[in-house]
Amino acid sequence: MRTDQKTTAVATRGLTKRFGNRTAVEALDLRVPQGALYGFLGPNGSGKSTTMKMLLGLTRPSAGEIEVLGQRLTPASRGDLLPMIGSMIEAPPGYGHLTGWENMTIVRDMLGLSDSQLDRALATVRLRDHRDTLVRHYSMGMKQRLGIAMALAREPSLLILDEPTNGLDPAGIEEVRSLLVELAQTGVTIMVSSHLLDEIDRMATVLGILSSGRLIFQGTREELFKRSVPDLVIETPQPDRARALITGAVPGQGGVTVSGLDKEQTAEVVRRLVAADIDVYGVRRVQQSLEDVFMDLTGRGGLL
Ligand SMILES: Nc1ncnc2c1ncn2[C@@H]1O[C@H](COP(=O)(O)OP(=O)(O)OP(=O)(O)O)[C@@H](O)[C@H]1O
Repeated sequence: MRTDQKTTAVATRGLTKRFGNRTAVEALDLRVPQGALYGFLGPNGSGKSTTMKMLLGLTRPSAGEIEVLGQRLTPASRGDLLPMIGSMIEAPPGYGHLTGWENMTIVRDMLGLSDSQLDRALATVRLRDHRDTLVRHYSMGMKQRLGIAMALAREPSLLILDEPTNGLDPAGIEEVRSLLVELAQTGVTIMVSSHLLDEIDRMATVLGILSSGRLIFQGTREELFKRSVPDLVIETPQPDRARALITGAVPGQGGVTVSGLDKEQTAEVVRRLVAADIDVYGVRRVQQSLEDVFMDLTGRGGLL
């Protein structure tokens, strides 16, 4: 595998991780374009953390290749690559008995950074005013932001964040979201995971969806939306009789709803209802939401 560093920040081929005889991640071909805000989605346990750990060299793949920032990730190259990658995996890393600033100095000393780099990172996550507060007095959102600042201080080319909005209230989620959008605009490639589509889909430029360890979709939000099947809504005062005549119809929206019908099938359904003397007040199509598409994909767990 040889990808262009200018266009691809992370690429994997056949990336696989087995724990004993259980396969947690199977044959992933990820492509995270340079400068992308890549939303890595999947239900709990689908393998997001395991994948991110492999990208950071924290867990060894059972099979497959990883290329990060144009270099093959190996135990030997990891030392060169890590200073260019900021990450936050699982819980935010700060020590509660230290202040925000003291936590930042740990990263400074480990990576040989300057105080001004720490200060800039704290300013970016809007924690400068709280730098001297003990982290145990921070809110969950502040802890997450400190974790992001610790990842940012090195001015990374690539930021890998595992569920940075976990445990946050809607305002906290919005804050992290706008922070990531701002960062992406400065040219940092960001890979961010979530199990909730609506936390991520609007900000992400590319989405990768995992289900049971497999990548079942990778592409833009628009491409994902193309997978949606419009529902047909039939308004009728006799939904029970209508359901008996239409396979797959469910009650709702002032009548019944049925999905996946093409034009001819729709015409046939309407003919059948009229022939059975069922009143039809209206027939319309409703686009499936992106959330529905996501649930369909991950719920079914099948490959596209
Ligand atoms: N060290 C390990 N040993 C054995 N099994 C593991 C280990 N780490 C992860 N797994 C299993 O691998 C699968 C994927 O886990 P992973 O944590 O990567 O999923 P996830 O998508 O990040 O979910 P979550 O959001 O819940 O962390 C799970 O079934 C998990 O139980």
